Amino acid sequence: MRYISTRGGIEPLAFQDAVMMGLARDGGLLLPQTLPTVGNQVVQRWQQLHYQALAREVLSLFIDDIPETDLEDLIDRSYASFAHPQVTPITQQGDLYILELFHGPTLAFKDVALQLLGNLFEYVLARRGGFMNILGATSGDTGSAAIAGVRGKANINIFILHPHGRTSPVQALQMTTVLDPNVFNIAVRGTFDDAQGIVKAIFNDLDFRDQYQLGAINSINWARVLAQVVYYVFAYCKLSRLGMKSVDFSVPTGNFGDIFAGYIARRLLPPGCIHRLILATNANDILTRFVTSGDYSCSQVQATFSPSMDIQVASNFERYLYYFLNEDGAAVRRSMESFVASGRLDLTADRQRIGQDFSSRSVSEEETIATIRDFYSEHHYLLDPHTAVGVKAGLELRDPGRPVVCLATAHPAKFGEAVSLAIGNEPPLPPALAELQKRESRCVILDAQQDTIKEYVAANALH
Ligand SMILES: Cc1ncc(COP(=O)(O)O)c(C=O)c1O
Ligand SMILES: N[C@@H](CCOP(=O)(O)O)C(=O)O
Repeated sequence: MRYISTRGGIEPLAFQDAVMMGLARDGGLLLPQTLPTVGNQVVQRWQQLHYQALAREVLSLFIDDIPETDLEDLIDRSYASFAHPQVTPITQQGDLYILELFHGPTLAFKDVALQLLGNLFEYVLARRGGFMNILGATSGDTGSAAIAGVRGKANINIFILHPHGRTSPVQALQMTTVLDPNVFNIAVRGTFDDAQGIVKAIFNDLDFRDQYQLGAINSINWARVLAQVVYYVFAYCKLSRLGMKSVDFSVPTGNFGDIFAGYIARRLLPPGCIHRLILATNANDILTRFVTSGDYSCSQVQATFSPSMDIQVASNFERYLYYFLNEDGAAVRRSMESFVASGRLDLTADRQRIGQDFSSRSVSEEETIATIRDFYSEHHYLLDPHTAVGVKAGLELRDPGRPVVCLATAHPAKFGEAVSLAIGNEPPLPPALAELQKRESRCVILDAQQDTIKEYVAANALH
């Protein structure tokens, strides 16, 4: 399997090179040259597998430059840190299925990919030699999961930008209380979009990128998306084993990474297995406007109870656009350049095609809190506010008779304030979070300026 850029400007790459490159050097995003598909017989075999074994099968369809036994070892070590034996278990609550993705070390779905990515970086560096400086942006969860994936690893430094004061207090502490010498937290005076824009701009400075051997942990890195494909397939296999042959997934969405993994899973499995992807947004509804009207236009970002989804410019949208524009790299480049210039893409004429892949709903702040409250009183099951956005959209947009799997993307204890508003008290903190407030923390606060961030990275980078 080789990897190409959405903008058509690079020679095809092997998987390990794609992982190390992160953002394609022509400014696009990396994708497999062809998308693998499997038939019903394979699905029947996969229905019998536990998570790690299924991960091996799915990943091997996309990776051919890591020997099988090494891949197996990487996967086993990555998921040994999960608290649940099934890694991503499904529970049934009423007539919804909840896919719990928060049993990893930092209690959010990001651990599923970032435990693996940290081990992949270490694996490649051990074989090729050298060092890397990871540069990433987070609205809250990617940062702590990435730090947990690489803290203390040799020849890797990690620089994580988060929007100052805009994550939940627990999310900030999960990052800033990690004092390993290879970890650098930067709170930027700005929004997540500012931080993500700076990270991408720095990656596009190829001299700086090469000098410091920058590595990406955001979902611009294909390995992030790939690892997330596995849990869609896992969930589908579990439900289809119980006789459910066609299911929908409802996905709380910000950067379009998680739902794009669902899109790849949908194309991997036989037609109809994943019927539709329900794209759930909070008040930052650019993606809902895109799905419902074809209008992809930026507006001002708003702070919400689901802060990790307070995003306007969704990184992985470009990957979907690549398929939407019939894999025409030049057309993607033109569209993205026009989007950067005008803040808008007009796909209103193609609205119906978009509707074949996704349905979408934006969920208000009041609805988010009411969903946490109602779900708790009906099922005694506590949703975090991001999951609540997905559950509300799933309940509203489901088809009669078709099962809906809602992705539970974070543990509710990470967002105590929203939960407390909904049910009157904060959830008990799991052991991983209980001690955080007492710990020493370390973080610099910097302006959201590319040069300021570059200077800080250069002063602290491995070289
Ligand atoms: C808890 C939580 N839910 C949902 C999302 C949205 O996921 P994505 O950005 O992949 O769309 C995020 C952030 O990415 C998150 O941290
Ligand atoms: N919600 C994310 C934003 C970054 O998204 P990513 O999936 O591209 O890393 C976060 O928690 O940081």
